[in-house]
Amino acid sequence: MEWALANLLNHPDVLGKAKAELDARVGDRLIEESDFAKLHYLQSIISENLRLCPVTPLIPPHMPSSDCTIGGYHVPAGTIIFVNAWSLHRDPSLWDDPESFKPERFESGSGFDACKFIPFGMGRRSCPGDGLANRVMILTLGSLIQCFEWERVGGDKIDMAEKTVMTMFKVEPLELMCRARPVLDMLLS
Ligand code: HEM
Repeated sequence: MEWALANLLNHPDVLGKAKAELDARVGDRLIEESDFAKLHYLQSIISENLRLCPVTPLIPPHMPSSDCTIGGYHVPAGTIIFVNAWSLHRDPSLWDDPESFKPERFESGSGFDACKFIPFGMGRRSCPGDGLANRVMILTLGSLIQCFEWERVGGDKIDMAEKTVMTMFKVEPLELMCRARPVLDMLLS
């Protein structure tokens, strides 16, 4: 969520489009699960955020139980393999303008190669919580956009420097200012 808000505040045009989508498709009540199918742009924002800022940049290690071939390389049984999702998600041979935050790239839908986008891993041991995680992210980010006007502290762009241990942190913790939007007054009254 911290990365998602940071990306949105560095791209006010994207934040504006997300707000317009929520206002048009949800209106004067709080977002709920039945709205998700109508919120394509918000879903694209979540995906684009996971592409540039994957929670686990290095997918946890895997070990084949028998010899196999991966990408033309012979991999003996027992080899420990790390897949670098961060690097895959920014590979210029797979993504157009990979360093830019552009949720629109997830909107076209047609011909998207699932193997190049793996924030939840892939295959038999991929994350079983991906559906739950996506729902929680859409609900949380959607509510934060609906209920508050967000602003950066000072005029400067947010520093996106990363630090990776097992998961990927912001070096500078995010600080933002917010004001309640009218929908919040209505919800609380
Ligand atoms: C944004 C949120 C999340 C992200 C980015 C994420 C990402 C991942 C990744 C990359 C893996 C490793 C997949 C692999 O080895 O190929 C994993 C495994 C796993 N995740 Fe998640 N996860 C998230 C949320 C959740 C939630 C909400 C749950 C449970 C409710 C969950 C449960 C698990 C479990 C049990 C595994 C191990 C699966 C196995 O080894 O078979 N995760 N997750």
